[in-house]
Amino acid sequence: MTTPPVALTIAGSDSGGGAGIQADLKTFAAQRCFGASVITAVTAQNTKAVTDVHPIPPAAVASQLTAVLDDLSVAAVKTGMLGSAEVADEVAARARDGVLPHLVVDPVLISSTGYTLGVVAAIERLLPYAVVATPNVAEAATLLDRPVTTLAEMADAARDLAAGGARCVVVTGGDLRGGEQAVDALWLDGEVRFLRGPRVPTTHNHGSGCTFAAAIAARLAHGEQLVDAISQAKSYVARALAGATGWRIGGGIGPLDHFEWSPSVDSEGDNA
Ligand SMILES: Nc1ncnc2c1ncn2[C@@H]1O[C@H](COP(=O)(O)OP(=O)(O)O)[C@@H](O)[C@H]1O
Ligand SMILES: Cc1ncc(COP(=O)(O)OP(=O)(O)O)c(N)n1
Repeated sequence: MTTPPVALTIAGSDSGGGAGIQADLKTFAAQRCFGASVITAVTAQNTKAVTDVHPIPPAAVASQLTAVLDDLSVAAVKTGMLGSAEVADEVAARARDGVLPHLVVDPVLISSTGYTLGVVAAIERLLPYAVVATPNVAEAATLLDRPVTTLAEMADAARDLAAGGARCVVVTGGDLRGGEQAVDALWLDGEVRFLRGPRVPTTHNHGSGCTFAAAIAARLAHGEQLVDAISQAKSYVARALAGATGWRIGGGIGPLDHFEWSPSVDSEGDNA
């Protein structure tokens, strides 16, 4: 077998296994990448709540980065929960040095269970180096300090966030419930386009944003073109959501079927 590409996640640990580092490493493996990890925080978390957060000191984030980058040939990088501007500074310094290729920035600010995991100042430090940034509607609204609740507002938000330096911005619409479709607004090269897919009828979407960004990084690590990588990552998330509709893991918002273990499911999420 040929050597798989290495993808690196810089993110927080989710003890419940659904989001953060755990979702990223599962996604990398599912996409046939060898996953490396730099941990920025340890969260005590399950499908119902985040109950504790222990930030990793910036110097320890820096030494993890050095250990990975000194030895492994990293092909793409995804950032998730950074926790503080000081940690973001450590990551931005490596990005400035040009050693974080294909940088995908998931601007994690608040968990779906309502806990604050990140700060705007940290995201702003990394956006200039991102090839893609993937805020959800709530994160886009916080970063821009204005409502983002319609497709037109998502498109405008993607454009305005790209002014912060990211080459491409995808504002994800998973949390805009109600329609038949899950729609994301993608800004690239001065144009917006909407990515549409069937909406999987599920409330078990813990870690969908982490999974989406990690899948983009993995596909970029394999050399896929940017828009193809984003489209394929969106399809993968939909399949992973559909596969877990029958799962009962935890009593709250359950995780995704990263390895597509469930028998083939149709686009409505029903097992075939
Ligand atoms: N129910 C769903 N059906 C299909 N795709 C979804 C669904 N929910 C989210 N997605 C997709 O998952 C990706 C992550 O989006 P989102 O859920 O908005 O992220 P976050 O977890 O950060 O809120 C996007 O491509 C979005 O369109
Ligand atoms: C440690 C950690 N990192 C990120 C998140 C947020 O994950 P996300 O994919 O946005 O999923 P939800 O939590 O919004 O479902 C997290 N919860 N924990």
